[in-house]
Amino acid sequence: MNVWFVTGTDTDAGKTLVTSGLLYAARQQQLSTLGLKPIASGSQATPEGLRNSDALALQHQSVPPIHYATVNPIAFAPAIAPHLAALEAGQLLEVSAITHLLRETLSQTPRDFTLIEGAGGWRVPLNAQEDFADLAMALELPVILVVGLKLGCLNHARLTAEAIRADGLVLAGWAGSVVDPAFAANTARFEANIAHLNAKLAAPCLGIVPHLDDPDAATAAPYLSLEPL
Ligand SMILES: Nc1ncnc2c1ncn2[C@@H]1O[C@H](COP(=O)(O)OP(=O)(O)OP(=O)(O)O)[C@@H](O)[C@H]1O
Ligand SMILES: C[C@H](N)[C@H](N)CCCCCC(=O)O
Ligand SMILES: [Mg+2]
Repeated sequence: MNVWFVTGTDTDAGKTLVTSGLLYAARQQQLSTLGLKPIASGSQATPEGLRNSDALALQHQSVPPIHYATVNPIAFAPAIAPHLAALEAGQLLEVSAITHLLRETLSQTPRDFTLIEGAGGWRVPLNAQEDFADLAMALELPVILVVGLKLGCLNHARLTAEAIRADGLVLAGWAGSVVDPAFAANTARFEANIAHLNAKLAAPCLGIVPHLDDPDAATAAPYLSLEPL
């Protein structure tokens, strides 16, 4: 297996930072890479069409290069829940159609290391019946959980890990990203929180990204490792 689904404890948990950092680390090992953001809300209009910053970051870490539309086939302008953005655009997001699209991409673009980033967290809806979780389940992908390290993350991380396993998928690993520097200000407390996550998530830790002044794939990569996957 060389494809993983990346979810998070929430929106703004650091999924894109960790995903692009892992892809960067893979590239440093001379692996071919692919980062996909199949559904993106929060996109800017450009002469080429809608562009989403997560998808652009993942496209940038995909080597050999790949077309934007392959990385992000479904884009909406408003930065809102994707099922509502779809509704406003007169579209219906369906797991079966998205699964078909992704299977095609994965078979036509085989890479050593592929990451598919969701949007928000595990139970973010795609439509009234289906969630991003259903997409990961349909594709039978192992899951990487990105924990946005801030007060409240222990509960969010444990609930998400429980949900992933209850849905029958493998939690292949987790990574932390210090989204709130105050959470890491006291080293002993921070380490106790990380120890709790390690104990309770019971999956390998791919790394802890500290709060970075200039967060991007290159600055996050040194804190991340693909090896446990
Ligand atoms: N370790 C960190 N240090 C500094 N800034 C961070 C860190 N982790 C995340 N951020 C910043 O927090 C914001 C949210 O991170 P990111 O875009 O990776 O979240 P996400 O989980 O991908 O959200 P979405 O659900 O919108 O895809 C970004 O501006 C990012 O640069
Ligand atoms: C626009 C934002 N950055 C994300 N792409 C979408 C987050 C959806 C969250 C939905 C929810 O859980 O309430
Ligand atoms: Mg993101």
